[in-house]
Amino acid sequence: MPDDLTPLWISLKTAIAATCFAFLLGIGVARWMMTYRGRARGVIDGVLTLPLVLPPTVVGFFLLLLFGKNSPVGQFLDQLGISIIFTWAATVIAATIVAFPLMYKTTLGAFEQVDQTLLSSARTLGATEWRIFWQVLLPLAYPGVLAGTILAFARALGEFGATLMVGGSIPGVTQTIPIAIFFAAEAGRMGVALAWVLLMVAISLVVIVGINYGDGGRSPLRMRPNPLIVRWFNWVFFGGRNHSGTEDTERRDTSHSIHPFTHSPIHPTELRVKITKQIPGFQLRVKFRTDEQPLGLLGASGSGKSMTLRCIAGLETPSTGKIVLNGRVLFDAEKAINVPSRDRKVGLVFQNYALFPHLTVAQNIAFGMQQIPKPQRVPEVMRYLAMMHLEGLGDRYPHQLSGGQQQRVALARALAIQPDILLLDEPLSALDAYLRSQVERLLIEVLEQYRGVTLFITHKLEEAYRICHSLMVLNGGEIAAEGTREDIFEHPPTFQVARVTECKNFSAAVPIGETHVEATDWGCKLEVIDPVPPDASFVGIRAHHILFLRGTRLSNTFPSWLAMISETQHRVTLYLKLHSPPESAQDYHLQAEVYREKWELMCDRPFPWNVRLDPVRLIVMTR
Ligand SMILES: Nc1ncnc2c1ncn2[C@@H]1O[C@H](COP(=O)(O)OP(=O)(O)OP(=O)(O)O)[C@@H](O)[C@H]1O
Repeated sequence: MPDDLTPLWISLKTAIAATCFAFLLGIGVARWMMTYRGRARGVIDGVLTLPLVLPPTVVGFFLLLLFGKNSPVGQFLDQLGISIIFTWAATVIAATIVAFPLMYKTTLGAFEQVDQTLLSSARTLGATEWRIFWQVLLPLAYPGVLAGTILAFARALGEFGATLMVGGSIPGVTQTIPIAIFFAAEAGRMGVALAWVLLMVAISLVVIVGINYGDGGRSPLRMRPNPLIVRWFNWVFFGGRNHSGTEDTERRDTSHSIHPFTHSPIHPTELRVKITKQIPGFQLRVKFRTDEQPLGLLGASGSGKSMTLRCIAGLETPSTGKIVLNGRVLFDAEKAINVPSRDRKVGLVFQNYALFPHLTVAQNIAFGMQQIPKPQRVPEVMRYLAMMHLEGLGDRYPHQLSGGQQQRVALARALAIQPDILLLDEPLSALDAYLRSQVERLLIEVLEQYRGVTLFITHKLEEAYRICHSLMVLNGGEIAAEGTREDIFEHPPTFQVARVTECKNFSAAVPIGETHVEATDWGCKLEVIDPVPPDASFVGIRAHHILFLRGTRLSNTFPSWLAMISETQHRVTLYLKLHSPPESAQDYHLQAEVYREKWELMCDRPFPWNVRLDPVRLIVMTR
């Protein structure tokens, strides 16, 4: 057995001190590196990680050069009466430097694993970066941070080479266990060396078991909430009051369940946007204004819908232009105005809900209620729970809710900041058909009461049609069409707009008269109702507008044969070939949609069937 136990004490206090320094430095630097995207990122990361791969003696040599008596730093410290080399401080510095990369790398990895949408969401809910760090980033990354801390501690405890070079082996001062093992073995005291080795193995085992039991590596999304953390967040959000939404449910006055949203009466409700945003491979260029009526944004994937919303929310900075909301300039490139997200009063609802997984439903809703005194937040949260029909779910965590409930919480949380504008980014798309129609009805109800601007992104025309009075179609980052929903639906100006608005039948077209075109893909001449523009290049018709007639007297009536059918519960899609029988199932010109009842009446009729492309229904488009 060793007769002197000071190496144990020195090792422990060195490792603890080094872990503390590595912890603070590692977290701080990782947070900075998380957002730093400069060119030097790779170099900086390499330098910060270097002590992990360098032999410890190399690190020790650099420290000797840095703190040695002949170095500028050493001479400066000498003048202050401070000596580093061969002191306990030197062992701590050496241990900190070798432990730091483990802390930094593990923490950076944990930070980068946190869903960026959650951080964006916190920004739009009015949180400062400091608050986001403490209340969102750190709690979500804590298993990784904890693992980094334990690894850093283990590395500091086992440090040998660098410590020996700058701290030496001074018994009772700088001699740590690894150094004691080396010198005991060198002196042939194998029993003493073995005792230290066993002690190191025991401590290391405790550390490894600590990682396994300390939630290291477990997802914070599904972990069992620690009661202390739950109480801490309740205190942070509510001053410790009950907010579950269970007891007050009975007493709730349902007549006030929808909040009468209001905003400043001085300015009319209006959003004016004229911006460009240039990113590699894509340019957004939009100019539009909208008011209290919900505006639906449609467009193919990658057309710039979300980018437009993110620019309005302040999560992206436009390259040029101006955004004015209710008379308040949110962004003006010329005047260098760029109101931070947290001050824009923007309620942003994401497709994936972006609920904070470590906070309860009530805490999620209260997250943006910073302007409300803590005691008043409880009744406010209750009101939003009731408004969204979420009574009794206040204490649940997001993963304990159905998709529809989660989306209602997301909506409640966005509304709870009393936003001047609601930005809904495909809020219903992750829900199944039943939940979607439930949430959609609730959304329509809420939007009828809401007095701010609403932008609603969706890929479903029918959804946009039910929720929004006006539509805007984006194509390749530019506005391809805007107007009332009826106008966009009935007169899509371009092929792209018609396609986005779910028109399925197109043919290349050549104008052949004031009200006639030749549909070259369909092999026929067509009469249309409106004057044909000279640059018309497509003609189209919606699938449910195709008519089946007994006679051929009316214009635009052609013989057709059935190539194949595709059935749903209520409707049947007929794939039709014009003028001659099809050669294969894929040989067709048109898709016509009919109700099942009609299909059952017509399916036995002999071919050819007479289809009519009603001039009133034909859409003539430019490219
Ligand atoms: N952070 C980013 N970095 C680089 N390119 C991006 C970034 N975000 C979006 N883009 C690009 O910008 C374009 C517009 O993206 P945006 O997300 O606005 O499309 P969208 O119309 O919302 O599509 P979807 O319907 O699929 O969500 C796309 O080409 C996309 O690849």
